[in-house]
Amino acid sequence: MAMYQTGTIRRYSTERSPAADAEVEKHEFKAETKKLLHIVAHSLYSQREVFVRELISNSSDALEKLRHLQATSQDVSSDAQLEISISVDKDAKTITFYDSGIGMTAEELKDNLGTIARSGSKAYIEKMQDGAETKDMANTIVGQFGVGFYSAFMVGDKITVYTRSATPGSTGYCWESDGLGSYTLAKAEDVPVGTKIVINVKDDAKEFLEKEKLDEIIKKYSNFVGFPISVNGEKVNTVDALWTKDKNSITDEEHDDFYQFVSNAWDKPMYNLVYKADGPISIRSILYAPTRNPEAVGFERVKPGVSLYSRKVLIMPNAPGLLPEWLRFIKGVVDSEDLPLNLSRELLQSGPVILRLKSIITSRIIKWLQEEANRDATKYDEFYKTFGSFIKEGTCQDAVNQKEISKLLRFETSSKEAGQLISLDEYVERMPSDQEHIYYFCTPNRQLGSESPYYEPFKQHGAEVLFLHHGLDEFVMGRLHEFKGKRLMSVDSKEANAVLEK
Ligand SMILES: Nc1nc(Cl)c2cnn(Cc3ccc(Br)cc3F)c2n1
Repeated sequence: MAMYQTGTIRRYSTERSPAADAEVEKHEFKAETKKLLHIVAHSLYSQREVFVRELISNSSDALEKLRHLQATSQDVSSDAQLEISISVDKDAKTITFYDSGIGMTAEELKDNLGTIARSGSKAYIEKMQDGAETKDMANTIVGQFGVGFYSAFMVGDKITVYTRSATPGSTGYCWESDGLGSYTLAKAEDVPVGTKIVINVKDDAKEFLEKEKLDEIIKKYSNFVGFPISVNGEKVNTVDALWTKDKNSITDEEHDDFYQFVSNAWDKPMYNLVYKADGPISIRSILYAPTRNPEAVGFERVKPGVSLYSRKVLIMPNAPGLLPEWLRFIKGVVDSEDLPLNLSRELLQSGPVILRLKSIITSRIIKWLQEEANRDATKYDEFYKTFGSFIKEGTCQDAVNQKEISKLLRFETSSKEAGQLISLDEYVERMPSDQEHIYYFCTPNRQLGSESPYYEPFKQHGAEVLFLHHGLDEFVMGRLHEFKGKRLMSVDSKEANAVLEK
């Protein structure tokens, strides 16, 4: 059989039904494409479910393109409802994805496949060929070169695509392949504008013929896609991507519902931050400080509470490395279109985009908490009583942000009632101008502290002393060392008395 290196087309009539006497073209995949198909169809095997995310993302992009054309009143021949409808036929063992999006022309059908081989994935393929093939590289290929479609060959042994472009006067096409070496392409009648992908499911992928399984995968990865997704006629994606809405239009109830959805928690958020930035990196985010701290009641360490999305599609639930450890109690969503859809775990921890994102969002969270503390000190004290241990952890661990984090610390003090807290700013504000140090005393409780001989001379002197009662406090003061140029000094240190006698 002649190998069609240049993609020339052999035309032959088919024995199929007379209606199909339209010419069926048989195409060989280019060599690179074949290799790539093999890699994608086998390397992502452990995460086979992502084929649902990939096909839905393609559909969402296609719908977005059509919506844009319609919005700019360009000449398109479709006013159908913009939707993604998935149907499962257990008897026929098929899963069908239909979207009323912009659809494909014959050139695009061929190009979109050919692009893969041309668009620089060659380097990946060569690297992979010599066994360097890793899940992450396959992940990178799937997302980056638009070959998400190919991931369908992980679960299908034959895929048929019916598509018609929204460009007026376009004809419908039928593309079919087993994903191994070649595909056929023929004109097709009665194809609505958009794309329909029929997957003949492999015997070892029967689990995906269960509606419940598909619903679960869609809720996990594609719950916030901006178009209705239905499975067997039932709408599955129910929650709006709240972070894309104008912050002033979001009600408290919407925040409460969204918080509970994304954090899988039952309490209400104490604080919320809707933060958008278009600077070096595009950021659309909603962050929440909970009311309850699950770590306080001895449950295991909480997972990082913020999930990472790219254009409303989940790429990393509870993204490790997105925020520093001490902010693991913060819940919410960060969406950045500058992130490739296929972020792998390694890329997440060390990629430059992620490090930049982490730095921007961490500083913004610290500023947000400082603002909340200034807005309502009583409410902040309540927050601090629940989450103060995280702020102390941050003061010890996060050297870059330590100065700003330390403004969030709160302490009991000799000049206020038990239980009343002050900030270091407040202490420094009312310090006598000739006092060089901030005095503190680590003592199991206030009673013991105020009766201690260590505290006595300071009491006589009328110097304010911070009372610290937690094991971590000693360490925090050691790591902080000074605040606004004033050294932190423990009253039971030897130099403390020397200072006082002066
Ligand atoms: N749903 C949808 N809609 C549109 Cl407009 C496009 C454009 N490319 N793709 C990916 C793709 C590429 C080649 C083949 Br064959 C099938 C396929 F799904 C799309 N998918």
